[in-house]
Amino acid sequence: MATIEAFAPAKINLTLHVTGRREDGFHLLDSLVVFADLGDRLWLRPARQAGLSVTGPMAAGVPADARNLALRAARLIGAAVDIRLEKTLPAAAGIGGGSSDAAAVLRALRQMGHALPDRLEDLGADVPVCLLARAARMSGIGEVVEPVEGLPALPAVLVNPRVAVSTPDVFRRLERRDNAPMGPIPQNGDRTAFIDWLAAQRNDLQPAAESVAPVIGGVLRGLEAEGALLARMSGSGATCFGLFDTPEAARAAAGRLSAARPGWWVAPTVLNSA
Ligand SMILES: C[C@@](CO)(OP(=O)(O)O)[C@H](O)COP(=O)(O)OP(=O)(O)OC[C@H]1O[C@@H](n2ccc(N)nc2=O)[C@H](O)[C@@H]1O
Ligand SMILES: Nc1ncnc2c1ncn2[C@@H]1O[C@H](COP(=O)(O)OP(=O)(O)O)[C@@H](O)[C@H]1O
Repeated sequence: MATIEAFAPAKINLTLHVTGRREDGFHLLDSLVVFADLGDRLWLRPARQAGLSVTGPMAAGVPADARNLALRAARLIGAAVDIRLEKTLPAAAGIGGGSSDAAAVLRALRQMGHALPDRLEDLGADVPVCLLARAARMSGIGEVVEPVEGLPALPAVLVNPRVAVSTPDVFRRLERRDNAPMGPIPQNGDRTAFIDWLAAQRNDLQPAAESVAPVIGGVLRGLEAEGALLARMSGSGATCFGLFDTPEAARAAAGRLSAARPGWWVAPTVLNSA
């Protein structure tokens, strides 16, 4: 059988409300998740046993062994495939790189005729939403995923200051775990009204992540100084997104930010463009 190519888009939590904690320590979330038009690429081909190689500009430090979520996804299903993963998304960055890679493998394997198991969150709380890879409201600990229609496409700039942030560390540092859920999501496609609504929502992990990586505050201020209509952190950080009026405005701001901060990963994109 021929090689199958798969795309693993960056996941962005436009909002991330922490509404409680389960007895096992996992947190209850209420999050509006969208996907970017940039991400990792994977190629899968049948082999005698499951295997993985990792290449690309963001490959350094990403495990290529049984810890890698792409390989774990193939092994979970018992699929003998050789996977080539080209990393372009920074790891441990709050944009679900590993989860999106795992989900892309699952989608490719489904296309190859494999059945997927019911419980996917064992691979990671973000895997169910990444399997859908479309705008969705995510709740529970990540296992409840409801598609959301009628959101506008959002020109954006993603910025990661190249500081890895550990997700469990951030959850451990939370001061409050019983915050209010999101309000009703406006779904009439009006960008201005939607961004106004977003501004009234939160990422409850942001203060805890800033205590791990204070540079996040500088990233948010940098995006605002470049004209972002709204700047916020995604997931457990440290990647932040800034929303702009047009793709041209996003590209221009990204150019200025990367010139000013050559050490940062800066990427213009359109969120929710699918
Ligand atoms: C915070 C979020 C928001 O979308 O994104 P990222 O920052 O990872 O991108 C996710 O919930 C992360 O999902 P994922 O990265 O798959 O997390 P997992 O591997 O399942 O969990 C890593 C650790 O985070 C904590 N965790 C994760 C999810 C959750 N609902 N409650 C938690 O308390 C637990 O300590 C867990 O051991
Ligand atoms: N395919 C993968 N890509 C990136 N990191 C991975 C992958 N598989 C496992 N990991 C491990 O998962 C950790 C979290 O990475 P990632 O999923 O990118 O972050 P986040 O959960 O913040 O979105 C990394 O530090 C890395 O060791």
